[in-house]
Amino acid sequence: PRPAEPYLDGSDGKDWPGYGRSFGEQHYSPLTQIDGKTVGDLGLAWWFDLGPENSATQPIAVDGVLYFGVGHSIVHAIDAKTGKLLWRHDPHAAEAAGPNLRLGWGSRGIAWGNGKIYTGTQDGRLIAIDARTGKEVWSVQTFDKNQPTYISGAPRYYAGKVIVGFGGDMGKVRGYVTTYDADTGKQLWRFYTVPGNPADGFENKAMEMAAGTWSGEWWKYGGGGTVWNAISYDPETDTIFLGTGNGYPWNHKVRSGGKGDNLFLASVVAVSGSTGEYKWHYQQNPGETWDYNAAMDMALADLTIAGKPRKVLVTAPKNGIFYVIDRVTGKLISAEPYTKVNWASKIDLATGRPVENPDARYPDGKTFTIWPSSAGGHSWQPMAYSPATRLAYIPVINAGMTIRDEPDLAHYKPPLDRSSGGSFIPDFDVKDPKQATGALVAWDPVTQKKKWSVEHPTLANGGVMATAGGLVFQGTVDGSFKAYDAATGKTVWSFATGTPIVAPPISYRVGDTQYVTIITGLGTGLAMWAPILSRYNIDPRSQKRRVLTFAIGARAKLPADKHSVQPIAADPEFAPNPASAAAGAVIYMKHCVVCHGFGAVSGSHAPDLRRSTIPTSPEAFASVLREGALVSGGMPRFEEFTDRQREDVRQYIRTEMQKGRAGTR
Ligand SMILES: O=C(O)c1cc(C(=O)O)c2c(n1)C(=O)C(=O)c1cc(C(=O)O)[nH]c1-2
Repeated sequence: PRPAEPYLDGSDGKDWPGYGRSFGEQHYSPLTQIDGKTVGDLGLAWWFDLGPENSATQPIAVDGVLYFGVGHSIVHAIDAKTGKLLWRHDPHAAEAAGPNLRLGWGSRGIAWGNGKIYTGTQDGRLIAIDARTGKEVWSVQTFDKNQPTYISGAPRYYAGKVIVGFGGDMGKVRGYVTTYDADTGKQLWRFYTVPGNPADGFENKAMEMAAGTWSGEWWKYGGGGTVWNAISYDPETDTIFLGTGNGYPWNHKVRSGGKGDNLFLASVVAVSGSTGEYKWHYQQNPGETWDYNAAMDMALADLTIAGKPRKVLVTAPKNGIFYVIDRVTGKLISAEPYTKVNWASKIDLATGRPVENPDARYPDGKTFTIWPSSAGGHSWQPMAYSPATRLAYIPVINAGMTIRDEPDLAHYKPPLDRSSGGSFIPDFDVKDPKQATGALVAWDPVTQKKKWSVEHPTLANGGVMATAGGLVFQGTVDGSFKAYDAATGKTVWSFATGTPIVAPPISYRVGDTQYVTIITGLGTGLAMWAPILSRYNIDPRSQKRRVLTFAIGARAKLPADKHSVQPIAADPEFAPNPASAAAGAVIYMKHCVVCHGFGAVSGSHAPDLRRSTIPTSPEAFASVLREGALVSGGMPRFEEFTDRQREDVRQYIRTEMQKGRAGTR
């Protein structure tokens, strides 16, 4: 028989063995040692220094050991009591990813099950590692490496199986999830989220049904619908819930001739955990066209609504609406905006469909200033749901964006970059933090109303954890890790990390002690917002990325860090060449901006190129772009650039450097 699974919601909270802790993905700890009375005495127990790699990731904890994957899935095991490194497993995923290294930033989380750690990789492997020794047990390739995809999300373990999706809404991709036997890695089932070419036959009845909602030759473009982040599981009914991605190409007119709902894009899809057979779906954005994916975490909760006990699934996806769905039938119970929404006036509860603003679909090719932006009213940073307060705690992004979705397919080629599928302009001054804000919003799923909220100085903040101690924990980009009273939102504890936070915290017990752990450091898609974040210590090289662990009565002190941001590099040989810089700017906006930032002002993920000497030397620049000198650190090769193109990009960066030195930017 299998050992007891600490995943089950009924467990005592000793472990945090999966991304959302329990199968229901509540990001909730049942532990109570740290509560409103004791939290004032919460202090740092130990810290562990990380390198410069992506640290926007959540740890897990089982039997006194903390596990996490940073960078491109470099998994660490650490003694949770002492902070001592036990083992480290590097799958060399950046090197293995080839051109797919251009697409993503690394892992956001891992899974534990029956003595093994499971991690996905940039190159599409799902790897099982012995949790005790750090040795690889099995490894499977989950997608064709010629496909422009990558794994960033946490795999989920359930019932002796492990399920994984992948990301990649920027290219010709058909989304699916695959389930494997957790012991052997043998594939058990695969569920596609969008239909393929009908001429090839359908995999199942659900795909045949879905194909009726598409038009034209969508399969030539892939369709999209990647499951890049959210998966929940209900053991009671053996149901897996998938949060599906947006369409590819973004533009519904290009993808499907402007016709049809395009199932199962932007949907919650319920399938059997044993067989992957379709059960039901609820689509949030029929005919999705704004990168509004439904991939934000889905918490399972038991609520009393209108006097009746209901088993629900709650989710706050990108589109700004908080959905309460009956998780047995898939029927929508209620849906209300949790942030500013202008693409729809409401969700019609009788049909479950949004009443759309017609201007939102780019009539006659017109641009539209849409709220929320394609970054979402809420992104991957998980919300928490507390069964004690019956509130959801959402890390909200308040920002809009002007989008003109390109009507021609040419715009979508080549797909192999993390460039946007549509062209967009932020609906705010990227230097004015007041125009794009973040908040921690406590939301009542029964009344569909805000209970309380805490405003944050910028849009980028951390994932959330709630605890049975009546607390809500969240980190912010200004480098504070705070606990709030779960009922009122009052700040009850704060710790200055000195380093921004986007990852969600966890809590667990070793012996008699309750611990809280958070990983600090920016990462992922936030680089684009660097200009508004630049007041905070975001320079990727001087950020002190760390694992921080707290306990009651602990008194460790972080070293006084010197945030010595490198000056903008000297470039004595620079000579202006506006034509070359303009050509380089076009290439930069297509291939570089998402990691290195608007105007070459970077934060969070990749180095600020203005502060690097590499662009000042043609040889050094070529060694990185053409030869791939920095691949292991996550910088992809751009071997297809001609010498001219490489020089143009270099000229653009050097022009931005010059502006920086002259203080005009
Ligand atoms: O549709 C997809 O496949 C996909 C994947 C990812 C990802 O895996 O990073 C993101 C998105 N979409 C996305 O829409 C998005 O806003 C986003 C933000 C981030 C991030 O790491 O900050 N990833 C992703």
